[in-house]
Amino acid sequence: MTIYFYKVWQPYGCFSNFSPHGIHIQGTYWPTVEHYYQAQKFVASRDAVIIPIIHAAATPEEAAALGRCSDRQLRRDWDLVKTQIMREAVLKKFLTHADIREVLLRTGDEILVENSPTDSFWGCGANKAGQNHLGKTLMSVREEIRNLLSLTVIYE
Ligand SMILES: Nc1nc(O)c(N)c(N[C@@H]2O[C@H](COP(=O)(O)O)[C@@H](O)[C@H]2O)n1
Repeated sequence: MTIYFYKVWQPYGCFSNFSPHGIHIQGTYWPTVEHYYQAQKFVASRDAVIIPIIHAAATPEEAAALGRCSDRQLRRDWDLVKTQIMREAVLKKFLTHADIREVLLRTGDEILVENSPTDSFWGCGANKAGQNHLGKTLMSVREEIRNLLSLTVIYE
């Protein structure tokens, strides 16, 4: 079976980067993965001044809107680093929050798909044939956490 997720209030909403599960990364607390992800777009860019504004955004929707302003300069290497940046944040999210970690682990080996109607990079897009990089990231993180837990069992 394939598990589709998208909006926070829908089934498996905790898989959304908009879910209210904060993360600490490099000494800074971010209210959601989305806040962190959108802010990283501008590291070392001429518009880095937007980073604290994104950090302080009241909602992930606001953070995403700030990060998607087309008149701002993205970091030059954004397309090269965004997948790794996303994975770092998603891994931290599920290592931090035991309740949603259990939800992720209980999906077994099901395929996870971000059912975004518009995003064919992070989601499946309108035609359902998108790259689904967020779903792939979640499945990779699920596997890594299982591996970490198996090591813990061995050394207990
Ligand atoms: N508009 C919107 N609403 C949601 O609930 C979403 N989960 C998303 N998708 C997330 O947006 C991020 C990609 O943003 P960029 O297109 O790179 O600015 C990523 O976190 C998606 O999961 N969008």
